[in-house]
Amino acid sequence: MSSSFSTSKLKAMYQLALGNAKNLTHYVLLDMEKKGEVDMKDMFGRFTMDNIASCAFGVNCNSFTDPNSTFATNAAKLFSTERAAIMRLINDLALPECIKSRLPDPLAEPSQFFADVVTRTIRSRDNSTHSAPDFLQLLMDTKDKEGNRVLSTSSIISQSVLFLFVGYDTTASLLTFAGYCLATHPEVQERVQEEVDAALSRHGDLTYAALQEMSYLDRVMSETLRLYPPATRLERESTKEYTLPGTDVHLPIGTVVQISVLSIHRDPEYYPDPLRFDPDRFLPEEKERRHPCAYLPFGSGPRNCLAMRFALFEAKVALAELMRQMTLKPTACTPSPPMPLDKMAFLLTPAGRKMPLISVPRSSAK
Ligand code: HEM
Repeated sequence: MSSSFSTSKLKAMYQLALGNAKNLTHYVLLDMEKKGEVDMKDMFGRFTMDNIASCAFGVNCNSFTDPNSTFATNAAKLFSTERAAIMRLINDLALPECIKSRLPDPLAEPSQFFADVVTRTIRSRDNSTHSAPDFLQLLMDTKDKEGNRVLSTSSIISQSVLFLFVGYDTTASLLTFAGYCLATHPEVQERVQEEVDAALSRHGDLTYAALQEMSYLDRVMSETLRLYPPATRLERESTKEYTLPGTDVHLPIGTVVQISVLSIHRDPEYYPDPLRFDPDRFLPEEKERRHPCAYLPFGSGPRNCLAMRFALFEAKVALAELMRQMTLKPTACTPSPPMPLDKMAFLLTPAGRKMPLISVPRSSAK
């Protein structure tokens, strides 16, 4: 599966992501005109939903024009449910019908919706020569030596739903906090805009190659993920007896260990003055000085985030396109950094669950 996120696959998805980023910019400016401020959490949520819909399901979701589209409504039903139930849903989708039909399924409606979307798309693509640059196609094109499809339709459905579940809120959270950090650090935002403008002058447009040159924007995203990691903790289970070095803390087999990513990321031992937003902490020489496990937004080891490259890529497209067209500013009510957090949310969420900001069109927009 990790090959689904290779450079060539990301390049193929570039136009999908760029189209969704252009929509985002258009609707942010429109909302600003209407309301005098924009809830960027909502806007980034719509962008991420559209992008997952097009990249994972081959569906045009249009959540900017139609927030109540059937795709968005069914996705909302999934997200309003307990995490454990969702994980069960993903497993259930791969189970044979005779077992599945005996299980009570509170998520029958959304699960059937996504199963239908994927099944219909597979069928229509099977009956045509049309090939799309999305995950669904990649899953369909995974073949054995004899040229037979490796994944069954139910496996493809469960993979697509998994991508939606783990890829939507996380990327939207990164973008929301990045928007906040840019708005509250005008000197950083200006530097990003200069970098975007310079890349545009060299490449003529926001191409995949232009995006690759934006190293400062990379650092801004890394620093955002340090201060505001969407997944604030990781879990592991010990598979052998272990005593924590230098302590008498003994972990028997089967112990569930929780790792607080947020605490590590805000530990002054690794990041002096930890609440200060400073993208240059991620200059190559600074990164080299730190322990690799001092930075864990995408986890670590063999079970780390499968789609890290895709997540950073889509977030970068969205931010570069926004910075090309506008400047973000705090409203009178935007809290000073660091952003207060919602203590009840499963993934890192701003207190109040909104991120109202002001967007000012750039007179120099290229
Ligand atoms: C900024 C956005 C994202 C963040 C911060 C993030 C973070 C994470 C984290 C912390 C894990 C657990 C890693 C571990 O336990 O070591 C994970 C797993 C995973 N993520 Fe992401 N993720 C993001 C976006 C995405 C997207 C967009 C997708 C799919 C399109 C995705 C697919 C997955 C999958 C499939 C796993 C499970 C891997 C496994 O269990 O082997 N993630 N992610």
